[in-house]
Amino acid sequence: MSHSLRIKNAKKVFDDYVVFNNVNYTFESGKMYALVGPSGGGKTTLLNSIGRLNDLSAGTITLDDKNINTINILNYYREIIGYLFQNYALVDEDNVMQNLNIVKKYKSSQLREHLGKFDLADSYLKRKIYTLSGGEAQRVALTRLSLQDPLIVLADEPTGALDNLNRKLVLDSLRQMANDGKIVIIATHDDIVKDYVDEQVNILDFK
Ligand SMILES: Nc1ncnc2c1ncn2[C@@H]1O[C@H](COP(=O)(O)OP(=O)(O)OP(=O)(O)O)[C@@H](O)[C@H]1O
Repeated sequence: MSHSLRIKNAKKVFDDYVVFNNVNYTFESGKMYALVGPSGGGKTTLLNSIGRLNDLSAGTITLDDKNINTINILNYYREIIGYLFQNYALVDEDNVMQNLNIVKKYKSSQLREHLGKFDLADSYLKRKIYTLSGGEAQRVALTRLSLQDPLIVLADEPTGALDNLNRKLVLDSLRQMANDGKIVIIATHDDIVKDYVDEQVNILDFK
């Protein structure tokens, strides 16, 4: 089933500073998008409006014509939205298994299968996050995303702290998620991302 995420007349103001105005754009499933523009331009803010981490000042965001604010928030985070961050958003003091299986709903065979997709051996399950390299940590975050299997993936500078090999692995994985039918939106300064995406959306076009 295909899905569309539609931003209509979206505006965001902090105090009296207009971050963006009149954003009108439709994201489609099966496609990968780069959200580009200058530092401070509002990429993270727009991503977080889609992720319901902040509210729009005006306008609406709909998923298949349903206002996202009317969707049960737990379902929204369980089934619809998956995040990938530059700083991984893992719990450092916990091991990989604990990070992947917070509510203990996956079998260990599932954990191993998904880890393998990101070149991580079973032995990583017992490793504390603080012992991992940045590339390994981001691959654990990708494993978590793959287990979650959301409709929409929001990635905020996911390659910002990575070497070339891991950048490629992360972008190949996100490309695969789009090919599998997800909507993938990447806020980024990384020029290489444009080689992977279907569309580039420049936040400056909405100033
Ligand atoms: N909670 C907040 N309160 C006030 N201003 C904010 C808040 N969050 C963001 N801003 C401001 O909104 C503007 C847009 O920030 P945002 O982080 O969305 O930009 P960005 O395009 O993602 O930048 P970068 O590429 O540097 O990550 C910035 O000027 C920022 O200072």
